[in-house]
Amino acid sequence: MIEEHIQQQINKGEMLPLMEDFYTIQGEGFHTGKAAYFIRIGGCDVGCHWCDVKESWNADLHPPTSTDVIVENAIKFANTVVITGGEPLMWSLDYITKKLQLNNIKTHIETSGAYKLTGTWDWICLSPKKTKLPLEEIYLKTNELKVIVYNKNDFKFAEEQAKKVSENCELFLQPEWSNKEKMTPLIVDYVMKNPKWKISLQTHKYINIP
Ligand SMILES: C[S@@+](CC[C@H](N)C(=O)[O-])C[C@H]1O[C@@H](n2cnc3c(N)ncnc32)[C@H](O)[C@@H]1O
Ligand SMILES: Nc1nc2[nH]cc(C(=O)O)c2c(=O)[nH]1
Ligand code: SF4
Ligand SMILES: [Mg+2]
Repeated sequence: MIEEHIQQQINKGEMLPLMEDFYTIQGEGFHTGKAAYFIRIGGCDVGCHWCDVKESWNADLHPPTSTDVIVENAIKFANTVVITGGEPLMWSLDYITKKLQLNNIKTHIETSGAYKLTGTWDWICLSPKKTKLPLEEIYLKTNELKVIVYNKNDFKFAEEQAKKVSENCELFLQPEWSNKEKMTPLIVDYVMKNPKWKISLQTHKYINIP
């Protein structure tokens, strides 16, 4: 059982169950190639069977950590911070994003959108999941829609999701890593026929960086 005073700080976003934080290069999507500090917060119940960070799912395994300390570390490295998880929107992100922006850091999020949107964001990457769809409120605030393609049905899902975002939202199809040999050629073909989409590769995995 988490002590009452710690739970209160978690509720305010002054503590977060940190899994890991690291300085690397954004490997995916619109900002691919940009140096960024990643903050990975534990906890997710969306249940993607191909998730590449299943170790993040159980929040109890990731110790509540002072948000001030997380921010102090982050600002030493980069002018862009990516908050990811786990599902980061399971936690209150107003406090951490405000603090980062006061330090002139750009705030980016990677999210499934399945929980209420908190935080003030310079960039929202929405990666919707069929098992727990995004809440309606996030679609029009999304800067980048990144749909994971595991099988052919995901192209149809991608088009349905694209109808919900704004006109200037960037659209990406990203092959699921374990099935990429099969799906990447189909994505290439799809993007050439439907050029409003771009392909996103998990480039960090090809160059063996975190
Ligand atoms: C691990 S998730 C964490 C953030 C949030 N829970 C989400 O799903 O957007 C970060 C990104 O990795 C993607 N992802 C996870 N596992 C993947 C895999 N096996 N292949 C390709 N992309 C994957 C997710 O769809 C998401 O865009
Ligand atoms: N380099 C790198 N880029 C990423 N973009 C999104 C990631 C994530 O797991 O959210 C990720 C990640 O884990 N590493
Ligand atoms: S929503 Fe994100 S963290 Fe959660 S299971 Fe799916 S890919 Fe993994
Ligand atoms: Mg990742």
